[in-house]
Amino acid sequence: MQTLQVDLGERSYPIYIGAGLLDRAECIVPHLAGRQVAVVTNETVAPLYLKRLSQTLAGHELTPIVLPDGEVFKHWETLQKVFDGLLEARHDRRTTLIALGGGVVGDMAGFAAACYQRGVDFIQIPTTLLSQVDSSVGGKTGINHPLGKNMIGAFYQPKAVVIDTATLATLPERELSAGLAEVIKYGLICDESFLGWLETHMAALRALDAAALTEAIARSCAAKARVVGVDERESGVRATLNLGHTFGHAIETHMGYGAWLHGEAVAAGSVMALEMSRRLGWLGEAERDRGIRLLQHAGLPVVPPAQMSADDFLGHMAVDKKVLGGRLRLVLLRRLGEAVVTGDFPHEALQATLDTDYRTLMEQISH
Ligand SMILES: NC(=O)c1ccc[n+]([C@@H]2O[C@H](COP(=O)([O-])OP(=O)(O)OC[C@H]3O[C@@H](n4cnc5c(N)ncnc54)[C@H](O)[C@@H]3O)[C@@H](O)[C@H]2O)c1
Ligand SMILES: O=C(O)C(=O)C[C@@H](O)[C@H](O)[C@H](O)COP(=O)(O)O
Ligand SMILES: [Zn+2]
Repeated sequence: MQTLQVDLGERSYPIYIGAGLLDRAECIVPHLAGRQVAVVTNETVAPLYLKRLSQTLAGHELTPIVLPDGEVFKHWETLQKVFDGLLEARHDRRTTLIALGGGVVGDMAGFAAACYQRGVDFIQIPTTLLSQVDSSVGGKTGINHPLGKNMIGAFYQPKAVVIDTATLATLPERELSAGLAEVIKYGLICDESFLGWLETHMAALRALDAAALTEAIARSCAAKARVVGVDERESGVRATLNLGHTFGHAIETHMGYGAWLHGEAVAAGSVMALEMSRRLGWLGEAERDRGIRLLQHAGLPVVPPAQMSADDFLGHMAVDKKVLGGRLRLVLLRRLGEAVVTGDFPHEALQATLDTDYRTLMEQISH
């Protein structure tokens, strides 16, 4: 088992990474506030892993709260089911919520923990690659609004993140690829050497090679912990973790939550950010294409949805959380491995990025 740390003063917490941690009481029990525990999970993950977690927590008063599965359920009514479950089982302020599942469960359980009786403890046990490398760390919690992704939420840190890498054995291939989009993101924004490592280990990662997955998860969590440790509430550098997300969130919202997986939308959005960075003269064609090829090798979509016009994108992007005083800010790449957050670009560069024929671009790249 490896242990990393998110350093946030009195809100610091460990990230445990290893195979079989669901069975390791010593990673979970010391972080419980009391005897009451509510496990928030969903109808897909519960049959796979809830029994094992319950055995690990034997002796505790445990309430399972099983939510419907899917991004389309990341909203108020599902959150209400969490509060119903907590109140019906008389959970008090010393209860601990455990999020057992992917990023949807983690974001909602974390937000519920931030709100229930004005705040109770919570622990993240992420079971998708995406949630193990990104969403379980850093304390962004919340739900979607029909007009915008993650628009209602809170910064609320967990007490611990327990990553059982063995849970990835049951993850569908499409979901594994979605997680790789966020892994590649760290290479693009802050670690060019990680990009090189990913290029040589992509096949191993997709074949679920345990050593490769553990290294990718640990490097990703370390990168995220570093950024969150210096900018918990996204007043600066944390926004670089949003590479590809302004375009990607527009895709998710426009297409209907769940039609494109979050990681898939981030992949296509990252291609758009790579292209815009090239248009601004910050990346050369070869660097742009290197990023695109890596996303392709991860099994991700690299062409935005054909039915979305430039105006569709602009409409959704206008409500992005990085908009300040009506000015859109984007995460772009100065070079591979170095991101900037900037609103200082000519509108024509954005317009041309949105007007680009990505299908034709991919044909050119593959020849
Ligand atoms: N808070 C953050 O910092 C942050 C960061 C990135 C993404 N997110 C959010 O995370 C969400 C995406 O998370 P996700 O990609 O984990 O999607 P998800 O939570 O929808 O999980 C993907 C699918 O895999 C299933 N699943 C989970 N674990 C499994 C396992 N071990 N075996 C088999 N099936 C399993 C789920 O039931 C679901 O059907 C989005 O809502 C996104 O906005 C949040
Ligand atoms: O932790 C962060 O900060 C991120 O931006 C990580 C993203 O991968 C994640 O999708 C996050 O939920 C996006 O946040 P938002 O504030 O743009 O909704
Ligand atoms: Zn994301």
